[in-house]
Formats: sequence, C-alpha cells, structure tokens
Amino acid sequence: MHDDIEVQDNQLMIGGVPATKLADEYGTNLQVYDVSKIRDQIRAFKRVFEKNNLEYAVSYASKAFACIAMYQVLKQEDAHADIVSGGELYTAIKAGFPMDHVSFHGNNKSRAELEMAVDHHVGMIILDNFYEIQLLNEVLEAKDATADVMLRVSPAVSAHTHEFIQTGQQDSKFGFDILTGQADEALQQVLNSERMNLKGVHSHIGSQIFETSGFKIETEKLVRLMKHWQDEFDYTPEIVNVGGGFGIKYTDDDHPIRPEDFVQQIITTMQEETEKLGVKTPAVWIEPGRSISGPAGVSLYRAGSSKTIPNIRKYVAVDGGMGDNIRPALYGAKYDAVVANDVVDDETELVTLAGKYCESGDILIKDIELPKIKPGDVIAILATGAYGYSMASNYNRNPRPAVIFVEDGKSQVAIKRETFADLVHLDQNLDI
Ligand SMILES: Cc1ncc(COP(=O)(O)O)c(C=O)c1O
Ligand SMILES: N[C@@H](CCCC[NH3+])C(=O)O
Repeated sequence: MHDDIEVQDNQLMIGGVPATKLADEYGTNLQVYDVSKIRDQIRAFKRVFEKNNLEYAVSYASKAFACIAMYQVLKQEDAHADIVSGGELYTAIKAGFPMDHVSFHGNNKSRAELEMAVDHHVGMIILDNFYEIQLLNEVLEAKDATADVMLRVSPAVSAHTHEFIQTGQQDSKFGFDILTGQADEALQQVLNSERMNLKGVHSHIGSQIFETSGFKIETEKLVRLMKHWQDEFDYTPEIVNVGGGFGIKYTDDDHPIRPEDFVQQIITTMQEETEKLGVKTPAVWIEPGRSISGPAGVSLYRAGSSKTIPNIRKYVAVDGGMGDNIRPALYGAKYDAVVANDVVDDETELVTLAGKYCESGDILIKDIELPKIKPGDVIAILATGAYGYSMASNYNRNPRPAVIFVEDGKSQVAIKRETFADLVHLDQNLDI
C-alpha cells in the first residue's frame, strides 16, 4: 500500500496536506477525503465509455458515502447519483444536485419516499418488486404525473465476494427473478401502465468483486433478456444498468484490476453479445460506489493506551473504532495502516489496532507490522472512504467524526464533528 500513498519527510500527505496537520487542526478521530482521487476515478470511468462511443451514465452509489459536499463534487463532475432512501434524496436536494441525474433504488421504498421522488422529478425510479409497481402507479395517479422507470432483475449470478454483500443470486431480496418469469410479469405490468415510461433494465451482482467473470455472465444474461423481451413483448430496453461492485485494494494481498478495466470488459461483452443476438446496443449505466469514494478516504486516529500480553499479542488502542468503521467487525474486512508521523522506520513491531468500544470484536486491524507507536501518534487507516462513515453509529454514545475534504493543499470541513449536545439532541426529558 505504501506505493499508493504520498509521503514527504516521512509524513503521510493527503491532498497535499500533512495528515498530522489535519489531526492537529480538526482533532481525531477524523475522516479525510482526497477529493482529486474522487474526481480522477469518475473521469477514468467516463473516458472508457467515450473511447467506446457509448451512451452512458456514471451513477455514483451514494450509500458508499454521501453528504452535501460529495453531491457538489458529483455535480461538478457531471456524474449521476444512485440513492436508496428519502434521506439520501434530501441530502442531494440540499446540495442542489440535478434531480434528472438521480436514480432511486431500494427494495421497500415507502409511499412517502415515492411521493418525494415524484414531487422532485427524480430522473429514474428503479422498480424492485410488484408491490412497488402498484404503489408507484397509485402515487402517479394521485399526482396526475408520469415517471421514467427501470426494472431491477436478479440475474442469478453468484459473485465471488462475502455472502453478506452478494446481491445478484437468485435467492436474493432484491429485484424481479428472471428464471421464474417474474421479470416478464413485471415488464408486462409496467408496459400496461400509462404513467410509467420503461427505460430499461438494471441488475447489480454484489460488492468488492475482483473477478471479471461475474460481470461477463451478468452482461450476457441481460442481453439474452433484452432479446427475449424484444422477441416476445416487442420491447427493447434503451438503457442497461449493470450496477457497481468493482473491487478495490485494501491491503497488499488484494490485486484488483483498475475499476475502469472492469467497465471496459462489460462494454466489450455488451457489444459482442448484442451484435451476436441482433439487439441494438443500449446505453450502459454503471453504479460504482466503493471504487469512487473508497480509495479517496483515510481515517485518522490518535494512539492511546496499549496492552502487551507476553507471547500472545500487543494491542494498541485508538480513539475510534467500530462506531466509525464497522466493516472489520461486520465482514472481517482487512485494512492497511501507517503511522502518519513516522511512515517508514527501521524499528517496527507487530501490533493489533483496537478501537475504544466496549466489544472484544472492536478490532480495526489484527496483526500489522508498524513502527513503534507512542501515545499521541497519528495512525492512518487507508482506503476507508466507502461504507465507513456511511455506516457509522453512535454506539456507546460516541460522537461521529468530522469529515474533511482536501484538495490542492486546501482543507475544508465537509461534515462537522458530532458533539455531545448532538447526541442528546433528540432525547426527551420525561416527566417520570
Ligand atoms: C444497487 C446497487 N448499486 C450499486 C452499489 C454499489 O456497489 P459498490 O460500492 O460495490 O460499487 C450497490 C451496493 O452494493 C447496490 O446495491
Ligand atoms: N456495506 C458493504 C457493501 C454493501 C453494498 C450495498 N449494496 C461494505 O461495506 O462492503
């Protein structure tokens, strides 16, 4: 991982600013984003489509990390955004994000969320189930409105990743099943609706995927479905959204291809298969989350207490943990770290970085060789920009960290640090 970081005078730099300076200025624990990395990845995705002369959308999966500043960056980069809740939609609205670039996902959107989407003219509603088709029809009737929609299908592809983050297998809570004919039934219902304009088909096979084979099979199945719909129902999707899931490097044991190379392979398969089956090549939309925000994020902590159990293990505790990054505890996710104020040192030791939460499972990194850590040192855990802050909690009533955006040597607070007062903001003093 040390090849991927910028180091000056043995100090970790983020977006041209020493990490220790950020820690001093904003306090720890701290979530920092190097904004240029976010921009570069979006641009790399776009270049692949442009090189192939395809209609496309790069629709960032907001669930990986969202805040007003993130939507501002996405807007500047002319990206789309995929949202999955009224809360994400509200944040995008507050950021002035163009609503025609928003796709609304979710397997249980409420009537209120669908009404909000229709009122704000969200560009695409991605229908997930029969209940939702009916609910959206009712909402559109009541508002005398129409909506552009896509059908999410489950393509029966088991991606090679942690089973908790697989989504494209047949036994999944998401989408209309192709094999049992549910997708065909959904297609007919939507084509019969006067209020919904069916733009295409969507699928997403899972997250943190390294192998290209899953995407190839997914794309082949989607093109076969297009051909089937064209022949049987005289309907050809204009857009095929293949989802996200492109795996990133967390540690030196990870060797993914570049995110844009996954997309090139998907495009190649799409072009070959559509030509073979005689279907017009659709616009291709992608929904990357992790690959856009993940590598851009670094979590900064200060080291505190430590405990050595002779012949067993040395624990070093930091001032954060599972409240700001649940992924190690939830998925056994692995990360790499550096001591930001002493990146390379001849003298190292094997330590386990523990969090400060009252759970034995609150371990951020088990067994990592790092320069000898002193209390007050700044520990940087790398590539934490996706599904860290966005899955953060107030467990143990710890406030969530501040989020800092850094670009060209300039840092700004994107999300303020939560205060103790924020923690009791919604609490009520009862008359008891
Ligand atoms: C529908 C959908 N699209 C896109 C994504 C983004 O996935 P990733 O962050 O792995 O790119 C997800 C999450 O897995 C998802 O459920
Ligand atoms: N939250 C997961 C990814 C799930 C993506 C949501 N569909 C992670 O941290 O890896």
